[in-house]
Amino acid sequence: MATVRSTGWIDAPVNTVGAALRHTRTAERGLGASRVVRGRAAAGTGELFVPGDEITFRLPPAGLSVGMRMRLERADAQALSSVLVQGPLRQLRHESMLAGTNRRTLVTESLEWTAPFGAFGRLVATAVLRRWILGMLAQRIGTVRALAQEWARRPVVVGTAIVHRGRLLAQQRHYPARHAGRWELPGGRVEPGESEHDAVVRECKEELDLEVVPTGRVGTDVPIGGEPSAAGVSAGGMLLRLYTAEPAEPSPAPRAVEHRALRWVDASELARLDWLETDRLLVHSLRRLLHRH
Ligand SMILES: Nc1nc2c([nH]c(=O)n2[C@H]2C[C@H](O)[C@@H](COP(=O)(O)OP(=O)(O)OP(=O)(O)O)O2)c(=O)[nH]1
Repeated sequence: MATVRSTGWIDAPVNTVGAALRHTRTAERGLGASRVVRGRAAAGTGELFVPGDEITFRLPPAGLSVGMRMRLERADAQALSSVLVQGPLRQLRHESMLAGTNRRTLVTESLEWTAPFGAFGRLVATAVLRRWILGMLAQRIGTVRALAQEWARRPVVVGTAIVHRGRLLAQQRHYPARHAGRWELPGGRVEPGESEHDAVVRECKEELDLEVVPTGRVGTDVPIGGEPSAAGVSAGGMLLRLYTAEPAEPSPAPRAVEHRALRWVDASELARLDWLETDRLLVHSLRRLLHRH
């Protein structure tokens, strides 16, 4: 098996870098001039990839234009990975591993493949592919850096994944008109000078009349809105960041203070709710969270 690895530091939190790795622009820029076609696993999931999505592209090195199809297996704040489902290699796996802090993130990109036709095939594949892959990975890290560093400057909206007895608390909006009837997680904008933890606690009190204790984070961040600028990088907008939290009381009784309805949902019901588009991108991470409880 052949491996090519490339690393880079990015001045943005690990959850934000995870979001940038999922952006369709990252795949498209990384693959350079080759035509990229997306197959979406879920409707309404916008510009971030979700597990199950497929990318079809052509390998561009001179004299070797072959079609490849990769399927995304994982997309969270620790790793993004995809595997070959169709193409001329016996096996191909792409992984982006993330490690870091609230400020800086180390991205380690790796591609592992097994070529057909024994030693000869290995030699040809390595000679042709290695240089192209290194260039592709460097481009990819550059795109991720530009997106993540811009998103890291955005105002944060916290969302809260409150889990109790294996179920997640979702709430249905009744305003504004374009969001009415759709489901989201408790939360809202972090106020100036407020910590994200404090915002989680305040919003849950305001919206649900419920005391919660934040316990960690889940999923990647998700950009909300933002206009594309001349440089092709979006500007403005906000960043949704999910926290996990537990009710402070053993028998929580949340009330829909500002919302139309509340519902405790289990893992099998998650995908069926009509989530806001940003939240739909986090359903796979919320499902994993529920399976862990
Ligand atoms: N609270 C919350 N907002 C979300 C989620 N997903 C999502 O796209 N958003 C968007 C909707 C809004 O544009 C923005 C947050 O606004 P908001 O109305 O909930 O909170 P806010 O504190 O800014 O406003 P408000 O409570 O004073 O009305 O983030 C989510 O899961 N929870």
